[in-house]
Amino acid sequence: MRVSQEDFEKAKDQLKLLKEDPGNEEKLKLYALFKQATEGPCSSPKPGMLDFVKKAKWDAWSSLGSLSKDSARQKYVDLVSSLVSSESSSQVKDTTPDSKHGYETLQVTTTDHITKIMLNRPEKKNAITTQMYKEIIQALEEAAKDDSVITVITGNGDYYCSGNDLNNFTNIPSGGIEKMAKDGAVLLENFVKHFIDFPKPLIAVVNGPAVGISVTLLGLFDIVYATDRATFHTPFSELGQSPEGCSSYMFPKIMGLSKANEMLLFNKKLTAGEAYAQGLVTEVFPDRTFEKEVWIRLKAYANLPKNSLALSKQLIRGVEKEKLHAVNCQECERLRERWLSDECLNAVMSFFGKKSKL
Ligand SMILES: CCCCCCC/C=C/C(=O)SCCNC(=O)CCNC(=O)[C@H](O)C(C)(C)COP(=O)(O)OP(=O)(O)OC[C@H]1O[C@@H](n2cnc3c(N)ncnc32)[C@H](O)[C@@H]1OP(=O)(O)O
Repeated sequence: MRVSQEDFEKAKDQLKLLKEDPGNEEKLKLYALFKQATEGPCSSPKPGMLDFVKKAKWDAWSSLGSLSKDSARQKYVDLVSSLVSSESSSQVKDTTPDSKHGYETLQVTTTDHITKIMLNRPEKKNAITTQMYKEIIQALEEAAKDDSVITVITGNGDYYCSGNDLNNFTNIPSGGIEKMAKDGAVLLENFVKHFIDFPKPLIAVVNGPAVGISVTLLGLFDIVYATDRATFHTPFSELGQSPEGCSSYMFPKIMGLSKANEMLLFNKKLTAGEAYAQGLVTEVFPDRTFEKEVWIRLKAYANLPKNSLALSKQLIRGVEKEKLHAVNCQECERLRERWLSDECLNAVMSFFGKKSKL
């Protein structure tokens, strides 16, 4: 079927709407077909060797030989249509989150220059198992190297995270409880180290209540957005434990000593509004619009220049890094001892025995 002049004109207009440059090879083909369709075979003199652009165009047009105007028009329309459809299918692909495989306790995706690490044990309130600590470490290592501009940690379901999974203390290895405590301290120190050293802006999207280590780590994030449904609870004394995640240093620095003491010594649970007033949370959003508002904001941030953001973050955090590593080391050493204490063992047994809720 012969292609009409109207189809040809339409193809010309569609070409102008292409968002991506189709590349020189395709542009030369389009140029040649257009000239052939409108003027017929090339009869102009060959440009000089040094006039590269004109020569490339002349070569492309001449290569069509005696192709008829009708056939050139048809080929032009077909080429434009294939460029348009390949662009729209690649745009559909771009908006589909690139879900990373191999994680059992997390859902990790990268889209719109944002790597999102979602804690994914909603039925257990996203309590962090040994495996989840290891997977978060791996996800942070990958996010540090990928193309994303910012990295977000959030939770699936109604909780952000209920802290350390207390079952981590019930699976006693063959080396006994001392070995469990030693391995736990090594894992925890490495886990927290990955937050201290994370090279890109790290953002917490606190979608619900947060407990224990998921709260203490917030001092190592660059921004913390919370729903007004979120609460912040660090029940360390009740559990016979002591603070971690560098909170023994960062919390007094962020909120002042006495407010930090209320949380870290006396288990005071903060509302989102209180956490904002004390500087732990950057901004609180109504739960109804939380996801929408936060992600619009984050997508805009992720369009900022990647290297500039990373270097600025590293400048801001770099000053304190050595101190933070030392604090992390001390906190883990103290916890290793605590995990062997009756105070701690009784608290864990009480959680599982009586199913007592904090
Ligand atoms: C190996 C390295 C170790 C590093 C350790 C680092 C130090 C970290 C310290 C901390 O994080 S301390 C804080 C520890 N967390 C807690 O003490 C919270 C315990 N959980 C609760 O108090 C309650 O579950 C809740 C979070 C207040 C929610 O209560 P709710 O009534 O709404 O739901 P539940 O029915 O209790 O929970 C549903 C389901 O999830 C299980 N679960 C929740 N949190 C934990 C947890 N932290 N550990 C283990 N399991 C948890 C809960 O048992 C329920 O399970 P099922 O009964 O349905 O099987």
